[in-house]
Amino acid sequence: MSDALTIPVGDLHDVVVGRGVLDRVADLLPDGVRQVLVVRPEGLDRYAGPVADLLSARGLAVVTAEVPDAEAAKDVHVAARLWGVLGERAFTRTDAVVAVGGGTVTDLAGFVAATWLRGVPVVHVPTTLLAMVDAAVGGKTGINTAEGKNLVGAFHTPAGVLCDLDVLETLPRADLVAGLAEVVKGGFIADPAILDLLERDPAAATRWDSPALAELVERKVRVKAQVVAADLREFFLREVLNYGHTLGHAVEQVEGYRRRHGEAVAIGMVFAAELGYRTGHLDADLLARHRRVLEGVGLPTTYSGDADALLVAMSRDKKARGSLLRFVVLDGLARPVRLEGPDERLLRESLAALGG
Ligand SMILES: NC(=O)c1ccc[n+]([C@@H]2O[C@H](COP(=O)([O-])OP(=O)(O)OC[C@H]3O[C@@H](n4cnc5c(N)ncnc54)[C@H](O)[C@@H]3O)[C@@H](O)[C@H]2O)c1
Ligand SMILES: O=C(O)C(=O)C[C@@H](O)[C@H](O)[C@H](O)COP(=O)(O)O
Ligand SMILES: [Zn+2]
Repeated sequence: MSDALTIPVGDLHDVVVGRGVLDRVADLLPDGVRQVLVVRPEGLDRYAGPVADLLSARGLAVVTAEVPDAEAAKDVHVAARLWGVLGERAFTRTDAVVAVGGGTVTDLAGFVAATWLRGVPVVHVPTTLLAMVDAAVGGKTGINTAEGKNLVGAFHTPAGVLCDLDVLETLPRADLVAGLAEVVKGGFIADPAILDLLERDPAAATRWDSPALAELVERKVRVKAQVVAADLREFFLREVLNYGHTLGHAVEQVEGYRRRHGEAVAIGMVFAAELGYRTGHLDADLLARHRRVLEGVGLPTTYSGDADALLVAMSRDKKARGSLLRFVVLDGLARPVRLEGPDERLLRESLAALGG
């Protein structure tokens, strides 16, 4: 990828992907914005600092807010503090929020933008692989509650998303690998060429400056864009993007958010594959391919935890209807289908199959 690429998410918003493109940030803001709140995680000013300077240089009044790192950002008290900053500065509907960070920051800042005055513009500048290929795209925002992950949130389409692949140079390898889980998800649910690329050269996928990683980003963003454009509010198709997340979110919550989201989703995809296999949807080869692709890039595929606690956590999944749990499983490669109300025995067997 040499020049920046613009990938439309239907007519909802664009995703700009390139290298050295951070200086385009002001161009993504709607006309008429005068004040901007830049939201960044604690300890990571390397990108938010220049973004704030670029916006100031365009004559905008910029205030920067630091939020706790990682999942601790997705908390109502943190959101309330940001509402306070917007209130003190009298942000109006023609002012904007700019998130510069990983998926936790884009989820939080997107939620604050969705709720302030019932909606002000937000621009996402994702700085992790995971946020570039998934969290910043498509307008899902949210925070956690004591009862579970992402239980409070809103759909709020960003004004724009700017992915500068060069920022991945400083991303710890474990976070890059975690982001690959959402890329793998895109391969299994919609674009098998992603899996071929990962199998051919898994090492290239974990190098921030490789052409292979750039191609994977582009392919995964296109998968997400296509799904979101068809079903922004998750009435039907968008549920496929939740592949691996029913157990994944439960694992995150039960472990007190000590594990990266992508790692939990990797485990969740193996679980979904086990469920699919045991219900006759997918064959042993496709089940084995899940473990092979994920392990190939260094993602976890085994898990042993408290099955009772996981079942309770899964009962709060947003796809559940009443007491009926609903999962996304594969009916073959790139053929996601819904599995309604599998019985508890099957869930426990599939959990046990994760070994660990
Ligand atoms: N809204 C959605 O559609 C959606 C989709 C997928 C995931 N998510 C959410 O995204 C979150 C996970 O996001 P994540 O994996 O980006 O985690 P994260 O935001 O916690 O970032 C991971 C770590 O990387 C650090 N970091 C970020 N960019 C860096 C850089 N360029 N250099 C060095 N360090 C950097 C962060 O400070 C943090 O410590 C979860 O809360 C998940 O629920 C949301
Ligand atoms: O965009 C979506 O839709 C997704 O499900 C993408 C997931 O990767 C993401 O983790 C999302 O936040 C999960 O959504 P939730 O509705 O289960 O909270
Ligand atoms: Zn996810």
